[in-house]
Amino acid sequence: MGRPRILFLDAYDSFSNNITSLLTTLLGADVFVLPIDDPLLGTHPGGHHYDGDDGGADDNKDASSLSHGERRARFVAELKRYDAVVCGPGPGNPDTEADVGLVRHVWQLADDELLPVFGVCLGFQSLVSAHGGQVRRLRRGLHGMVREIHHREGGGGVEGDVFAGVRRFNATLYHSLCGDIGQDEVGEGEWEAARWRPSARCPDLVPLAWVEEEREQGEEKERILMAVKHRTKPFWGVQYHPESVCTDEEGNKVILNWFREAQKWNREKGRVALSEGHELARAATKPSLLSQLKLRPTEQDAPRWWELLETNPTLHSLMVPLPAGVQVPDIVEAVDSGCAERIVLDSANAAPASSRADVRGRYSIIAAKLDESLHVEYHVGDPYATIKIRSLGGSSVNLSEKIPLEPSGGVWGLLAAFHEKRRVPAAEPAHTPFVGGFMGYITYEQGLSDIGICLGQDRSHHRPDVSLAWVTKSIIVDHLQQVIHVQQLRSGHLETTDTWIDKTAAKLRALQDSPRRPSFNLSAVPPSLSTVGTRRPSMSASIKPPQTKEYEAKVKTCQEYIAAGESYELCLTDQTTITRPISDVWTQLAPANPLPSSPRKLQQKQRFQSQHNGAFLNSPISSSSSSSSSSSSSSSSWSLFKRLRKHQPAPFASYLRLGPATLVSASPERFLTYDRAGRCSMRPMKGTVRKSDEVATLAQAERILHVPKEEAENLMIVDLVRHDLHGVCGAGRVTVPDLLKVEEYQSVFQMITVVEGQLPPRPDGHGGQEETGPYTGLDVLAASLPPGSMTGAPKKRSCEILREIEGHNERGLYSGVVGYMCATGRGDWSVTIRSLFRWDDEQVVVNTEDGPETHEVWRIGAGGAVTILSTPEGEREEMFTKLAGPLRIFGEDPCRW
Ligand SMILES: C=C(O[C@@H]1C=C(C(=O)O)C=C[C@H]1O)C(=O)O
Ligand SMILES: NC(=O)CC[C@H](N)C(=O)O
Repeated sequence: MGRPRILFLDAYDSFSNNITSLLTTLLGADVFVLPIDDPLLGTHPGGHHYDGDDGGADDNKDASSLSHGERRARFVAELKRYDAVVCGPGPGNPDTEADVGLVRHVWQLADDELLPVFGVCLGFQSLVSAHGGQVRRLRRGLHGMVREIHHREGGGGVEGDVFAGVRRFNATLYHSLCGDIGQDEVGEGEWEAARWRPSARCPDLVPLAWVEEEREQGEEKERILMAVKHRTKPFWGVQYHPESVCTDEEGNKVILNWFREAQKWNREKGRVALSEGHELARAATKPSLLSQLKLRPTEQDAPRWWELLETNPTLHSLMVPLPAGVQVPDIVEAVDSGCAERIVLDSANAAPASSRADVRGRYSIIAAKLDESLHVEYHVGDPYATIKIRSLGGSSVNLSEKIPLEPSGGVWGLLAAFHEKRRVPAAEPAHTPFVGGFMGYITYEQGLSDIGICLGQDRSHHRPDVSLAWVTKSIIVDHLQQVIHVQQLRSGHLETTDTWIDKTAAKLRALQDSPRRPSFNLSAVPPSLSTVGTRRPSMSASIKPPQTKEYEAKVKTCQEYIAAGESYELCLTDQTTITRPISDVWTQLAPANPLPSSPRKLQQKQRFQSQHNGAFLNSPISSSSSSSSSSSSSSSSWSLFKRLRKHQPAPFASYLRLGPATLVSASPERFLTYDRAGRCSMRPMKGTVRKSDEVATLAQAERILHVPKEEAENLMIVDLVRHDLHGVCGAGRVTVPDLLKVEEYQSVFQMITVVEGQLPPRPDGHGGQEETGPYTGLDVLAASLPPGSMTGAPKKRSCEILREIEGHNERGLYSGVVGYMCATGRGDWSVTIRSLFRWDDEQVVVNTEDGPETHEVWRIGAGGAVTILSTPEGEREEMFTKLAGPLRIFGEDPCRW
């Protein structure tokens, strides 16, 4: 007998892959996934999870022309291929057609079409609703809450009771709605016996488990239905989440019992799953980016110019001691070649004396000679990516080419192929985490597009959402060993006379002897600032923070969505803008974008103008404008960075000046790291407490953070991140080595969890232990953006809701990621938070005493996870706490406002 086959109907939950993993490992089954709105069935065209990942049903693209009957027939034919169906959890309400889609058809199958079904959460609620029950709101939603599930341990002699022989266990709940079969009409005296009997309202449903939830003092407990079975049909369902990391293993027995019952039912009915015929569902694990590319016809005969550059690299490097007292910015300044672009990934809190922080970076990574680097840029919605290079072999070339993208892999496919061609083989020893490779940023909006959210036609700009440079010259500071590595990747087939390594090493050695000014004098007065902008603007900045009342109202709106079952947790954010005179010489030379043209864009523009009391600029800014024109002036973005790293030393600090974007970041949060053997690790952070006299020690912070509200917030993201990793690593390849750990940072304590995954080995065994492939870290990155800690769960619906609440304002670099993907296959990405960024083309003209003056606009995003237990005041305060770090470099503390 072959492995059993299970069909999972995916309602777009962020826990789906955890369920398919559990079913695969526990039952030894092959699990296939069909979205509830599968376009191949024409139910809801355009809502498919993965572009072009269509399970091979190419002859079915015209599904929208199918009649209702034909679609149903096609679904029923598909069901014949499986031993059982699992209807998954998800956002929304089972009584809303679009939220459950295909699941509804399952309960209406004719007797000769029946097959065993297991509903989880939304799937369970749909089962209850289809059999006379009502689905109503809980008195208060329970998300990420762990409760003991009450059932009759002996099974009570009920046939098909999948809880028989299972000890009491704890399980995680993620729901706002619940099944109402009339339980509230039963008096206290009868409850004990009546709760296990079908109710008058739902005579076909046998209750199998309950949770009785203590509510407010004096209130009766809330009777929450946790599991049912159908009296005669092979339908079962549970309200809790069997797949959550906090559900006890004992709960697995329920799944095992269900499957035994399912197989028994199939045997008794003589039902055997068909092994041939058409298959609509896809495998539970995503195909790798590279494998999708290999299916394509080979490239054109003549390679393009960029296909020849930097391929077959070998690593050359030199090590010099890190001179005492030399800081990362000193090194950057010493080797600066006057290039307008700069990328520094800075373990700013590496120095032992810099803080008591738990998490320190070990390495800082500096990209050098970026004008000689190939750049890959992509703007969401474009059918192409751009590859460009400014200079080659010391001469300016300004080559640029638009590369059409394949629908299957999109920009990720291009990046994977680009990387593969330039991969450093495992045989090359790497003494540093990065020997060269991609460095750059990815925006939040790229992540939205990756999860199938359409940004619409009205983006008023053409800024890159993916901006990565292929760095071949780099400087690595090893803060632990106190050494600097100067490294260069040289294309294998090119003879080179490049002496960059030697020259750079000489400059670094010279640092030893040169007298150094402190890289930033903390006591220096920061540029003055006024919140109303009435002071001489050339000297001041004006800031526009979120309005307290508006923010609190948005928190309440989030909670309304959560109470309605649309989301379990929403990471609400807002942006503070800081406008100030243009400070960087390269910005002054950069042409701004032309004026937006469509009426909608004009409206956006006017809104922005009125906010800033100025006018958009549509021409290059003259370099004679007010402020200093030196990149090292006290107000340049680089000096902002130096100030921030001093005030807020963070393990994932970074400075990026790449294309039209500038980022100054003090991020404490790792998003994703992976090594060349395909071990991936993510570190979602949820639960923040500000350091104060009352909360000064780890023990005090633990007391505040180890409470149900904070733990639930974290747990939800942990399960979400497990789902993201399972989707690429596959069943049984994800673990949680550190759960709900409180760590100390410069000005806050944060609760984090470590989630690890292992990419599948190369099927043909090529390349030895060290290589992964065809999966690489890029597959994981592509499958897990935007970072779950910045969205909430379930990710897709939550992001859609947040876009509405946040007024369709783009988050841009904030909530995206910054990091690298080394040519060896290693990678490390941080979540872009506690940071400020700006776009060159976002400028306003401010009227000053001396006439109009052009200002640049910096943005600081800040926010936090809203749950049903949040208070508007608490969330507002958390947002201001996070805003405080970056804003303080302008001399302001929002916590004192
Ligand atoms: C939203 C932010 O931070 C995120 C939200 C956190 C929380 O809700 O506790 C913690 C870290 C980040 O993942 C931010 O810094 O702006
Ligand atoms: N996890 C779920 O499936 C949740 C179901 C439903 N949206 C609720 O909130 O109750």
